[in-house]
Amino acid sequence: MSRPYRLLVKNAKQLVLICKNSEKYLTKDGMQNLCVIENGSIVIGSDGLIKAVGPAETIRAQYAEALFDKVIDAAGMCVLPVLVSGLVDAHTHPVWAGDRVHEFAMKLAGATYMDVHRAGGGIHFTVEHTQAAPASDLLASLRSRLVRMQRAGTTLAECKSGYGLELQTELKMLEVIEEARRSLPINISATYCGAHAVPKGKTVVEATEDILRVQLPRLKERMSAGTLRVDNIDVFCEQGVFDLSSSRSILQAGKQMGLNINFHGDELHPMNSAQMGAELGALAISHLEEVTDAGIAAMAKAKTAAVLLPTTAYILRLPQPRARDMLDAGVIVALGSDFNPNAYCCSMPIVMHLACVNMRMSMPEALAAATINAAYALGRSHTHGSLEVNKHGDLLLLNATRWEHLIYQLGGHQELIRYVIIKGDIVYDNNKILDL
Ligand SMILES: N=CN[C@@H](CCC(=O)O)C(=O)O
Ligand SMILES: [Zn+2]
Repeated sequence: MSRPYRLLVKNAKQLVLICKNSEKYLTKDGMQNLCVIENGSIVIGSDGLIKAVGPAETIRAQYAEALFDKVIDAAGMCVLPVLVSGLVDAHTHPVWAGDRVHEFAMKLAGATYMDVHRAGGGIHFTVEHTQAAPASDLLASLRSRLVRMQRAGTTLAECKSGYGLELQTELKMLEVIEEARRSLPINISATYCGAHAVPKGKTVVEATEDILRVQLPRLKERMSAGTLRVDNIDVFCEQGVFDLSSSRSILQAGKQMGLNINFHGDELHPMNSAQMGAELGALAISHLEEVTDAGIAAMAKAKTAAVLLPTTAYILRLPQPRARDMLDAGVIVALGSDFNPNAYCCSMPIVMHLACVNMRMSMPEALAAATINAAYALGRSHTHGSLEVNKHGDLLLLNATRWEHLIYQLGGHQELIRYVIIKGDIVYDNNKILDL
């Protein structure tokens, strides 16, 4: 006898699929018209993949004889709930020791991000603490941060290294990410970000040489041996950090190793990072507060996703990324929390809210940016980012009659999210806090 299906969720008031024609990403018009089924059901197989999704009546007729490990009947709940595709966080720095709450106070008092960085704080402060921390401590804090993201609806998160800046600590961080990937249900896309800052006492040229001659070759060995899985390569391309030419050589070397180019660009100064990334075939560029019109046009043409980070612009009081101009130009706009010791936010619902209010995105645009387009930025939109047959059964069940409440209720996700489901397993039940 065939194995039962893992999960049936039936009679949801709304089922927010995002898209339904295997789109790899959505741009302006597509983002405005998300695929939503009124009164829908979804079936997830024993392999964790979606087997069927559609109107409740159709699914009922097709699966009348089927067996399920678990059935959630939305009709039996006091508020008829909504099902939404799991959220994707396209940019996080979740592995570190030592918080920077003292720097938050300095910034509130007027110091800029680069003032703190040049004075030896910022990334350098976190590097010192992360280098000294045992891997077990880093793993414990990473686990609790990922669980926190998961409770806020994130089912796939990008996770960067970048607080080592030398081989041993960068490897330690990537190993911790690998262990989290193996032991937690949340999906992870791992990013090597050894060029996150120029280590104290080194020049940019020396730091670049170390990455090209020491760090990347060792990483390649570990990836070939199957002991580390790394998906993306990142650089902080910024005035006073990695300039355009060193960024280019590091990103190119990563690409030759099979990594997706996905880097920090045009954040504090216009660096022409967008043009350079588009030319290199970057899958994504993050920040872009200072992107130029030419950079926007180049990204649209190259299908390089713009990962916008509303928390950073908000906390650092930067100019808002030009989301509307990017959308109008046909850029694939995605969102990320940028969780890091500077921007301590694990919640994609809050990120979407900020994107709507501060960057003037509509709610459907923000949800598309936090699902299918964020998955595209990570090279995962064939398996994640929408509720379509054969994709992962990653979804949220909301105690709300319309999906827009997830964005509208600022900071309300804790009460709104009833279940987080990954590959058909309930990994978070708001009524029965599971110890993950
Ligand atoms: N801008 C560079 N990197 C991070 C900040 C990292 C940190 O300050 O620790 C960012 O994306 O915002
Ligand atoms: Zn970042």
